Amino acid sequence: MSIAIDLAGKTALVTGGGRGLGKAVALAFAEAGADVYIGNRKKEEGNQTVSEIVNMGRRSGFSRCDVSVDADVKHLVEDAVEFGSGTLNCLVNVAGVISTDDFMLTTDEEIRRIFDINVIGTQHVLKYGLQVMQKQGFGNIETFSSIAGRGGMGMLPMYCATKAAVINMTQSAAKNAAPYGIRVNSIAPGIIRTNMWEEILDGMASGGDPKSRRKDVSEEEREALWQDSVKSLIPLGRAQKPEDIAYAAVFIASDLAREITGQVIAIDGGTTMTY
Ligand SMILES: NC(=O)C1=CN([C@@H]2O[C@H](COP(=O)(O)OP(=O)(O)OC[C@H]3O[C@@H](n4cnc5c(N)ncnc54)[C@H](O)[C@@H]3O)[C@@H](O)[C@H]2O)C=CC1
Ligand SMILES: C[C@H](CCC(=O)O)[C@H]1CC[C@H]2[C@@H]3[C@H](O)C[C@@H]4CC(=O)CC[C@]4(C)[C@H]3CC[C@]12C
Repeated sequence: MSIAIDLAGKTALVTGGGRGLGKAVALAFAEAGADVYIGNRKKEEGNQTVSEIVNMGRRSGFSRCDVSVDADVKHLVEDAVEFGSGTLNCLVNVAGVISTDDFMLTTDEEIRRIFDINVIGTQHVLKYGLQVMQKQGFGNIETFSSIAGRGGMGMLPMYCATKAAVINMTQSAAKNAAPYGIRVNSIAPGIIRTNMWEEILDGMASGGDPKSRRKDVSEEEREALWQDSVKSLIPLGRAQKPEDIAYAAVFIASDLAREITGQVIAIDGGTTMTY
């Protein structure tokens, strides 16, 4: 006997599916058999993921969407439901941005930018996803928080605040959704070298003053900062890969996780085991 995850016949919607962790999540859902609809800000990246999924023999589609814009998310969810012939089984909101500004030096404009996307964007996705799933009486939603949302830190203060809000909203949504048979959980990735981490490395090299951001950080300097972060922060001693996060997202969407809701699932090689 063996245990397998089979999402054949299910429809999944992934925001931020054009690159990084969102793309890995979209491909993993397709690998598990699901048809996958992509929402992304950049059309070319979204379409690239779509063609990779189609090449795997699954159905896929794309709508341009800025998650911070209510009407964009409304249309995206409507498009995904139409793509799924009236059903949406899984919704994963991966879209998110970083801010490396220091607490004392950041601007209201920068705070609004990151809250608009990470917090208000998550609320839009939860709201429209739950509307559909409450009507159909089933479904699974996953938000993307971060281990940085588990507590305040000396750097990335506004990012940490947005991810703490994502965790809290996920728990509220899970409470509201449970009577309808809908599960809502948050994936908290650890340290994965995507485009976002290149920004974090720039922030580490520059310090938190947005006025003195360096544009000359060399590859060697980045690599040294990266290796140091991995070595000092991750008990298992290695960075996580996009597929490590994606496979956890697929597991949470599957029936194997049918009793898991309202949880924050850290995939971090042990970084937060003592938080
Ligand atoms: N890479 C890492 O180490 C970690 C990442 N995360 C979270 O995982 C998620 C994905 O991050 P990465 O793949 O690393 O970053 P990334 O920068 O490579 O990808 C972010 C994705 O979000 C999309 N996006 C950004 N703003 C958007 C908007 N307003 N509307 C729609 N899409 C938008 C981008 O187009 C891109 O596809 C983010 O929520 C991030 O906070 C959390 C913890 C660790
Ligand atoms: C950037 C990481 C989060 C990944 C992401 O969401 O994109 C941060 C996760 C763990 C952090 C470090 C850890 O908390 C220890 C130190 C705490 C502190 O006060 C600032 C420096 C830290 C090394 C911190 C740096 C950012 C993380 C790696």
